[in-house]
Amino acid sequence: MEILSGKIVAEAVKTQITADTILHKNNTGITPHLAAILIGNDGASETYVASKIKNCADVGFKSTLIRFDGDASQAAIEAAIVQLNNDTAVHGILVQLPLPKHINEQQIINLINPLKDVDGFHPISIGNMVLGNASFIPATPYGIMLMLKHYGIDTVGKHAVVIGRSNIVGRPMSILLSQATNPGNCTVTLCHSKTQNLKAICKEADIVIAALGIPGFLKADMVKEGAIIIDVGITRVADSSKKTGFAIKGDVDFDAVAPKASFITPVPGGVGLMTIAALLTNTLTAAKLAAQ
Ligand SMILES: NC(=O)C1=CN([C@@H]2O[C@H](COP(=O)(O)OP(=O)(O)OC[C@H]3O[C@@H](n4cnc5c(N)ncnc54)[C@H](OP(=O)(O)O)[C@@H]3O)[C@@H](O)[C@H]2O)C=CC1
Ligand SMILES: Nc1nc(=O)c2c([nH]1)NC[C@@H]1CN(c3ccc(C(=O)N[C@@H](CCC(=O)O)C(=O)O)cc3)C=[N+]21
Repeated sequence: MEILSGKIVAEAVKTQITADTILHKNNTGITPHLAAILIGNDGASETYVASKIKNCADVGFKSTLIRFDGDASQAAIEAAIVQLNNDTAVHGILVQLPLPKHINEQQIINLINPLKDVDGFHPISIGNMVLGNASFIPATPYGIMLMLKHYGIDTVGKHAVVIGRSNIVGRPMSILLSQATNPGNCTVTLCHSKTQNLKAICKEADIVIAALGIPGFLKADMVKEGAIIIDVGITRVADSSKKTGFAIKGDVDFDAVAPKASFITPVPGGVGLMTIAALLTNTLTAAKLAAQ
């Protein structure tokens, strides 16, 4: 069993981005700049956005955090997006999800200039991704692809089972793995809460991507010997032994599944760090587009 380390791969990606950013600055005078919009004060979202901002600084990007109270209006958030769309010094715009219930999420995403859509959530980005055109790829599935590539994992012809069909993780993951790319060329099964015989389907998988948000869901008796296990889940679980009062748990029962796996990602230290590395990659791409 080999651990797929998000720490190692994200560091490698960040080292490359840092070098490319220096070149880009020298050649164009442009410093990549990510603007993040955070609405409300959900603890986990605060942590992720803080980490994104810190990672921007690590690689030499500028970043701006725009905060709104949890009761902010749709119009106020939309006005902020229009302003960022028009600001030529901003290359990437990210609206941290989930949004409060009274906000129409798709309407917000639709407003982002597709050339600045570093989350890859705009319908134009998703359409281009599905067609295999150049586009911004959603950061979590993109990060997983970067990780598979870094470790040289052969995915050709493999049966990949993706658990979870959300627009930000499961569905784009299933599309990327099905494409005629490397990594890719998988036979993909996309599962969700209505899937029948999930255990039997998972047992057939050469690659399992667990992205459902139920800690410890994937048990040892659900996986084939030698399978590749990618754990996307991030759930805060109360744990009085931790300073913070909680532990971060993945969707995989790691201790039981790891001995059967050929490769497995840990949580924390796996996919989450790759998500941020992929976001930085997309932001540099956006800055390069702006210089054209
Ligand atoms: N590491 C990272 O960078 C990231 C981690 N995450 C984490 O990944 C997890 C998933 O996130 P996200 O995709 O946004 O979650 P969503 O809640 O949007 O989607 C969950 C999906 O899992 C499916 N599902 C729920 N229960 C079951 C079940 N018992 N069996 C099979 N499928 C089930 C749902 O099915 P249905 O469609 O039928 O409801 C849905 O498609 C969360 O823990 C989240 O925190 C998310 C983004 C980034
Ligand atoms: N518009 C938008 N874009 C996103 O990309 C987005 C989002 N909204 N909403 C929420 C999810 C979640 N997400 C994570 C990012 C980093 C870690 C991460 O850094 N995890 C570390 C640390 C975990 C911790 O200690 O909390 C790890 O796994 O090691 C996790 C999860 C991005 N998301």
